[in-house]
Amino acid sequence: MEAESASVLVLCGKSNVENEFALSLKSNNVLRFLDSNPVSICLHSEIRNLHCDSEGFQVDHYMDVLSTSQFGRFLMYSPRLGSTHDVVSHNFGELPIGAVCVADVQTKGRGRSKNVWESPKGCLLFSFTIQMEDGRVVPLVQYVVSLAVTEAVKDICQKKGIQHLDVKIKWPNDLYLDGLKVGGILCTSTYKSNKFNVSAGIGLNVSNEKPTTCLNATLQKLTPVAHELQREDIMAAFFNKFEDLYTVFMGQGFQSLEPLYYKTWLHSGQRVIVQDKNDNQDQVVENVVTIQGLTPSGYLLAISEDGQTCELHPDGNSLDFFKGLIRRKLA
Ligand SMILES: O=C(O)CCCC[C@@H]1SC[C@@H]2NC(=O)N[C@@H]21
Repeated sequence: MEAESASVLVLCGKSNVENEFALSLKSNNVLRFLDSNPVSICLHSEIRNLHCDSEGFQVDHYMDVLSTSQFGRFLMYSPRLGSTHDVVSHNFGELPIGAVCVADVQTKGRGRSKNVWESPKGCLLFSFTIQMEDGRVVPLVQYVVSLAVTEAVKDICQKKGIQHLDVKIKWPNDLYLDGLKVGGILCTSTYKSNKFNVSAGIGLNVSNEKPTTCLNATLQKLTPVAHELQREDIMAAFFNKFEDLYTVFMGQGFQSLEPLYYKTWLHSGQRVIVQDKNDNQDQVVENVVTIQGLTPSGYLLAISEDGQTCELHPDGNSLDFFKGLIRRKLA
């Protein structure tokens, strides 16, 4: 078996505050990794002048575009890593809130429901930390993350003056373009010292046409002049948007974001089949309901043909959330 070389993790901050933190994290050597190969840590300032891979993530460019006050300011970058999600979730307590880990390639990319996330070159692969106190809104933060991705892509297209790429949200956490999945969000959380530690991971096919399609392939078909979106611009625009949307979400609730969310998702007015038990509870019958929006707990709100509102839950068995939906009647 061919031995793989050690991974490198480069630490970098937007300002002196985060760069001093990077130095202490390196000196204290407290980061833990699940990777089978050793991970060696260095500071971006130590390698800045060395020959760098022009295809690797451009840390300086990312920091230049980033304009947040908390999210994305402390960065860990690796050309090749098991999973950015593992780095963030296993080291949550050692990292500042908003810390991000980004990789060019992942060898153990994680998707939802224990799926694998294919993570070739060209895919934007990152995870970051959020901390929340109110458990009732934790299930909704994943929707704020999805919205920040779609808004970031819109914003970049607008700034470049090019045709808007219409990335849509397929509930709960998929990003679709031209009818194909181009991205996904994975949010996991743990509870410690009265706080919810949320790790949010984003995979977005920027220039990798496999396994489905990517943003740049669609852009090439839409625009006469060649334009390419860069991962660094998208990640910085993501955090710039996320910070604003998250402030609204925490201050005013998800309702304030609903008009934008419903404009961006694929489901308003969608008719879906739900499986109900008959009156004797011994047979499953299928009924049609129409999706109206989200319930306060983040499930689908639907209305049946007899006007009854209900909350739709996935049955947990199907990969496609819209198959095997189970409904809970709402008063
Ligand atoms: O659609 C899904 O199933 C969610 C996919 C999330 C993938 C991202 S890629 C960056 C981060 N690291 C991982 O291992 N997974 C998430």
